[in-house]
Amino acid sequence: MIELIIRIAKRFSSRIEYPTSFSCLDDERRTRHIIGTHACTITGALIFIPIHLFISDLPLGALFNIICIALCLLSLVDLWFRGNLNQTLWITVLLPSILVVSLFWLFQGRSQISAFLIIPPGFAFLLLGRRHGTLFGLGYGLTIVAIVLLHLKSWPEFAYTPAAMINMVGALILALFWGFIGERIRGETFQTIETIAESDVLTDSINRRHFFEEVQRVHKITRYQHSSFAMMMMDIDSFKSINDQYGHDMGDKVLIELVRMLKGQIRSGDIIGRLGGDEFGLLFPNITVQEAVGRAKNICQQVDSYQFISSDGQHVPVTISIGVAMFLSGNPLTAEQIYKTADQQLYRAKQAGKNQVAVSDGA
Ligand SMILES: Nc1nc2c(ncn2[C@@H]2O[C@H](COP(=O)(O)OP(=O)(O)OP(=O)(O)O)[C@@H](O)[C@H]2O)c(=O)[nH]1
Repeated sequence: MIELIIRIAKRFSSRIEYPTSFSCLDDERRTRHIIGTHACTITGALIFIPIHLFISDLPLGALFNIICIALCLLSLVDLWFRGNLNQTLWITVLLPSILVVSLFWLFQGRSQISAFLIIPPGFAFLLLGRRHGTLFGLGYGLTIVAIVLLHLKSWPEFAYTPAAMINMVGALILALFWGFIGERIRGETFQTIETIAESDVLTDSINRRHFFEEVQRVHKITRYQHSSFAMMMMDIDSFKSINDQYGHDMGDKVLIELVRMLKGQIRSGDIIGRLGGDEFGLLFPNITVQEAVGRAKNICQQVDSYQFISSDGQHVPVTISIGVAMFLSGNPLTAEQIYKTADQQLYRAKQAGKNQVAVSDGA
């Protein structure tokens, strides 16, 4: 039955895949949100069972809450065993909708049960996205209009009973809850997209754009704290010949392993970014000139002695050159000038024969 409902709903909705905030999250987070949603729905239903029984005097309402709990549990069991997230999403939207509409059909406006009608479209837009949510909303809205038209003459008048007030407040709390969850999902999605936009896919370090944002940030903080920082530009020597001799895949492997090695050496707060090709930027906040030069030389030696092994077991010799620029307390240099200085020093290191460190005179 559930399968049939899902199939019908999918057929009537668009075939075009439309990304939503929710669909942009990874499966683990989506699963967490679905479980959280069901847990909250079950809690709400549990709270409303005694309300319907003892305050509203609507035993049928209590029964619907019990059915709602059972369906939520069924949906979670289904997710657990089959792991089909998309199907669970549709179930999460369709089952409460059927439940709420049935209640509305049975009670019409009694005890302001209709206040709960606002919940399913919230589910739909959040979990299914704008396109599917709109289509769902249209079908849902038409069903409600049809029910109202059918009962128009016998529609009960608004009664200010405690049950009506509780139902309205309950629906309002649920709507607020959905707003909160929706905002959280949007926030998480934004964070995910931001991480993707800021990282280098191959080496998993930050990319050029984000590295320069970090340079600006560190520069600003260092000036404020009257401290110092080092910026280094690092480039693999004759990387083209590594690619030519051992293949592009080996070149990629060198880039990946180099970053992994560097990440193992840097302190927390130090930053490494891939600026493009075989060029990397390193930022070392709160560091003296001697320390910076020592670390740059150390990195050069480490790379030189590291065993990069090709797929056929050959040792691939890799060396790097580093240009160092310092920002010292009271220094008038801008972030751009520091970057430029580090770049000039890198050029100097290359010109001087590669596999070495060059430091700016002002450092
Ligand atoms: N394998 C691999 N190669 C890349 C990637 N990006 C750029 N390259 C190659 O990196 C090489 C960079 O070479 P160059 O910057 O010209 O200089 P080089 O050979 O390193 O020589 P020097 O910088 O003078 O030491 C080029 O051959 C690019 O094709 C990548 O993501 N993977």
